[in-house]
Amino acid sequence: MAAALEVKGLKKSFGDVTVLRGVDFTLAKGEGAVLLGANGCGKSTMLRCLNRLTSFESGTVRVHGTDVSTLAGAKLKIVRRELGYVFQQFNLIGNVSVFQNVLFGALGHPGGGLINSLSAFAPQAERDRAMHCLERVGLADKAPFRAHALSGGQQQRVAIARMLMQSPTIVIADEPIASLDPKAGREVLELLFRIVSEERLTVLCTLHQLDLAREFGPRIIGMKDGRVVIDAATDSIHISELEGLYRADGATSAASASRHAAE
Ligand SMILES: Nc1ncnc2c1ncn2[C@@H]1O[C@H](COP(=O)(O)OP(=O)(O)OP(=O)(O)O)[C@@H](O)[C@H]1O
Repeated sequence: MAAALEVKGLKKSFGDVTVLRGVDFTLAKGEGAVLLGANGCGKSTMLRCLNRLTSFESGTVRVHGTDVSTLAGAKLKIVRRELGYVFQQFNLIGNVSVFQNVLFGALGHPGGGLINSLSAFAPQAERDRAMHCLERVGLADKAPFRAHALSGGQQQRVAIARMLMQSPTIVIADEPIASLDPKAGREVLELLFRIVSEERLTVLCTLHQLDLAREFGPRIIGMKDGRVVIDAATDSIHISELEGLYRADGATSAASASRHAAE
């Protein structure tokens, strides 16, 4: 069976600045990993390459076996549906209802164009699905509220509900708790990892907190200077190896360099 996500030799530059220098990793269906790395090492750029939000120069990204690098139009749209993103900034529309924000998650669905994603016109089945997604994140009672009336933690939960509305098979969470206080952040992570586990989704989640990464990620992928330098089961990685990701000395620790979960 094809991996959910397979990234090989991914390279990306912005002008003269090379950001990704050959990123390699694979995630099996239903597998979860936390992605770590210092500011600017290329995590967000890499995550945006996965569904071609950002183009890349060379390498391959396969989503359930389909190489996204050459796709365009309807075929790219189909693959994009498989990847549900959650960002640090919740990207909700603040002055419309929570319910409407979740319905917008169906925009990329077959038959889910703009009109069918508006609460006044959406088919009952889609409306029911949106309420179900809100129930999954414990916010059904907030459906009629404007999104900006909610706390940061609640807004991120709405963003998770919107992502679920898309029915993705792979969840990409890019620093989903970076804007939240520690308590709200932990609650959001617990919710996110519980849902991906219950729905048997594949998840790749960037974090900056090593303790949370070790607690939530069964596997850790560590990037440094545009490459994957750690890729192993969390239990097998010493904290000093993770700390090495954030040292500017170029050292990741000899023990961790190029370790791979599959080895
Ligand atoms: N659109 C862009 N144009 C030019 N340079 C960019 C662009 N996007 C990212 N970069 C540069 O690419 C590098 C990697 O950025 P990226 O956001 O991928 O890092 P990151 O590991 O996600 O960092 P952080 O942890 O701070 O989010 C940085 O030097 C950044 O300035």
